Amino acid sequence: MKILSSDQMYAADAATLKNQGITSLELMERAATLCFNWIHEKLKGDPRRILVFCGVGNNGGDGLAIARHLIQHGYNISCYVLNYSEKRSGEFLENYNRLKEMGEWPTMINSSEEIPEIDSDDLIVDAIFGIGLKRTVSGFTSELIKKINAISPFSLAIDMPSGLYANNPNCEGDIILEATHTLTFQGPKLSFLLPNNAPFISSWEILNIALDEEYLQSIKTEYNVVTKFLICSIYKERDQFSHKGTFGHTLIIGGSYGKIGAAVLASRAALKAGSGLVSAYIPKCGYNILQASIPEVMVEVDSENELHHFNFKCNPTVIGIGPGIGTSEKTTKGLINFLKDNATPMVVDADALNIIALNKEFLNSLPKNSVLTPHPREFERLVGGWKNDYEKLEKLQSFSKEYKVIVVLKGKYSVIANGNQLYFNPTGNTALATGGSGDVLTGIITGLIAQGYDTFDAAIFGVYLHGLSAEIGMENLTEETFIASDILSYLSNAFREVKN
Ligand SMILES: NC(=O)C1=CN([C@@H]2O[C@H](COP(=O)(O)OP(=O)(O)OC[C@H]3O[C@@H](n4cnc5c(N)ncnc54)[C@H](OP(=O)(O)O)[C@@H]3O)[C@@H](O)[C@H]2O)[C@@H](O)CC1
Ligand SMILES: [K+]
Repeated sequence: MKILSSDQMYAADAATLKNQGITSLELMERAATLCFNWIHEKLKGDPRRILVFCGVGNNGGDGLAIARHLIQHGYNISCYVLNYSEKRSGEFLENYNRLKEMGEWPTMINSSEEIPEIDSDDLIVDAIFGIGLKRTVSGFTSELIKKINAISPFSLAIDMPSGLYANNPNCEGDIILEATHTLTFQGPKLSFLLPNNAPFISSWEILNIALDEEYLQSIKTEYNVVTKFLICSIYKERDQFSHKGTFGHTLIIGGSYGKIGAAVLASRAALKAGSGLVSAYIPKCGYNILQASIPEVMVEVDSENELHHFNFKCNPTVIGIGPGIGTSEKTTKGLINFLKDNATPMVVDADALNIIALNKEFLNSLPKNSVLTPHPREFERLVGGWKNDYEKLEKLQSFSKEYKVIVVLKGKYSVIANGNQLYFNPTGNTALATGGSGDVLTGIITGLIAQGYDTFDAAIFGVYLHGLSAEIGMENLTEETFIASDILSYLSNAFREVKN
């Protein structure tokens, strides 16, 4: 699913009016009705107080239309207009008049003194600003938002939490509604997916206002959200005449004394993701552990108790490298020598990334289309810092482009970038914030590449499956008790969900 900027949303709205032969007011009514239905389905006539706060643009117009539906269904509502500007949009005025005709005059707020009492049991509908926000919110409007944040009632933001920009960085200290939930039209805005905005957008869902599909298809954007539809198009049915040789040979290079488990997890993950064969190249001290833990994996050992020689004999399709290798001097030297000669595509994780970050000249030695899977701290070591999340995304794209690699930047919404397109993954939960979860991801992506998935597809698919396994795991476990090997216990369920 494409992530549209506010300008692209306006253009899609305009194309929809033209192609569907409807008015802007009708489109607003469509949007507002969906919001009302959502509220009505949850509240089922609940007599609690609902305070609808409206701006004077089209977001405010939505708010007035929602208020009208709520009144018509007997809800206990008070509707307010934040009179921050003389200007009013046409659709705002139309909806204002409709309320007036019903004898329900919204209350104007012209100063901080006119802000009403708010109770923590109230339901707040925030229709102050949507995608039309252009500057920092100030004056009594910011006072109202501060008050709502302080009292913390359930606040339902319409399209956007007021004060948040759709696709531009906010300034430090900007007053933004900390919305409990956001109903957003057509698709998520870029700002929803960025970690710095987490306090304002803890949960959101899309209301499909049926914008013109053909026009949406034609829009070009580099930002996307991974959908099940995309994943189903990536998934490859297995040919029934295939054999283990058809599904490639993964080599996992990992482990050090005390961290052989990382190599175990990554190797098992590559197998469970469907790699035909899996070998592990590990330090000598890990031999018995690995052999005993996973009989299906072939093991080659370095003659030392830390990885140094990288002189494995097998001929893998793809290498997953880094889990648990440590950053000792010997391993650093060995890895760098290995990088100079290696032409096999790789998935590079953990300490392999940290070693490369200290020896950046070897970034150019990575085989084209290798996958790097840093968490934000590891990525920072590779590219230096960033001013804000938007600059981080730019750095992600330019880094991917410069070194011709795919980067999976891990987080709540892991981002998969290839320098051209960038995908946010929606699956997963905090159960994945556990030791070894990254090793499993490395193994899954490597195993998918081994069996013939395109590398960018494998990175997207791997991240999706990894997150989905954790979600499915919550049917039996909790986010606390779930551990990295549980990801593999639920991987079959995740595959099954994609296949169905
Ligand atoms: N058919 C459609 O188009 C549909 C649209 N839809 C809805 O429309 C929303 C977009 O509406 P919108 O474009 O009117 O923008 P909106 O967010 O209401 O704000 C604009 C007003 O705010 C003002 N303003 C801005 N910043 C300010 C500040 N800091 N402090 C003070 N004022 C500030 C700005 O004034 P100006 O900058 O021009 O002076 C203007 O008056 C969208 O999010 C969705 O909810 C849906 O119904 C689906 C159909
Ligand atoms: K809003």
